[in-house]
Amino acid sequence: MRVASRQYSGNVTKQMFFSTRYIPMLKGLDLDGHEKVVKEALRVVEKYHDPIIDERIQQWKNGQKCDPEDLLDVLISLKDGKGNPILTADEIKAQIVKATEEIDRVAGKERLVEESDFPKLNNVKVCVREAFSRSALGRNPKVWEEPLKFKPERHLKQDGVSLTLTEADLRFFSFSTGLRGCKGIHLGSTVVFMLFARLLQCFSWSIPPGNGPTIDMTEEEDSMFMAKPLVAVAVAVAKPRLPAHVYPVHLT
Ligand code: HEM
Repeated sequence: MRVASRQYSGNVTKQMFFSTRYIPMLKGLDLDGHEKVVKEALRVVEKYHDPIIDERIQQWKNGQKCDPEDLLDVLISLKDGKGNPILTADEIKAQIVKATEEIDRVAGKERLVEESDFPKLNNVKVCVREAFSRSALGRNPKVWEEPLKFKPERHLKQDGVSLTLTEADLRFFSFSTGLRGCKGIHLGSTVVFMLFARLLQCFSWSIPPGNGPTIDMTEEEDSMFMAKPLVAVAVAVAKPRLPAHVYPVHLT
């Protein structure tokens, strides 16, 4: 699972398997050389990221840190209703390099993410899809392996990630299906992807002061809303991460 969680965009994966798609028995030979390239890229990323993440986890453990200041702190401090950490160290490492790094690589910091970027933002899409795995089917262990774990990589496929938030084999269906199913699947999916991508691209997020060191993810008993809703206070919580001229409105 750890290895799978470090697999990167569907495009890379697609190339890796191109020549072996028709002759699967050649897979281990890595004839295209793509597997070697990807492994080396991962090795470099891990070399720089892992020590920083390990050190920060340690700081939280020994009490040197108790106030989340950035996304890494937030991921480390996420706890379930019983106070147990939601993400393991490896899961944090896999998350931290994914969506935001991908946006910076694809769109850069001098312009906002655009719809034409979506085919290259597979890690952003898988995070949204994972968040859309609703109750019942979306949390059924017969349908999803470890359904209660946040594992966006489960949506990565060899041929990329769907541009909509639907599942062909109906393993979750947020838009309903059939005759009375949603008519706005593409628009709805696009708006959700865009909102999430720009929130990640434009701001570094942290927990509002006064909320305590962790985000309580417990749900309300009779709905899927958070029992203690998370209030995003723009100035204190969202720190701009792009040059001022990129934002369409003046940020005060
Ligand atoms: C993330 C965004 C959206 C979600 C999760 C969503 C979800 C749904 C669901 C679950 C239904 C079925 C309701 C039922 O069974 O009674 C539905 C129906 C519908 N949706 Fe959406 N929707 C979204 C966005 C949109 C957008 C952007 C449009 C149009 C621009 C749209 C147009 C419709 C229409 C017209 C129906 C009724 C279809 C019918 O009864 O024939 N939806 N939507």
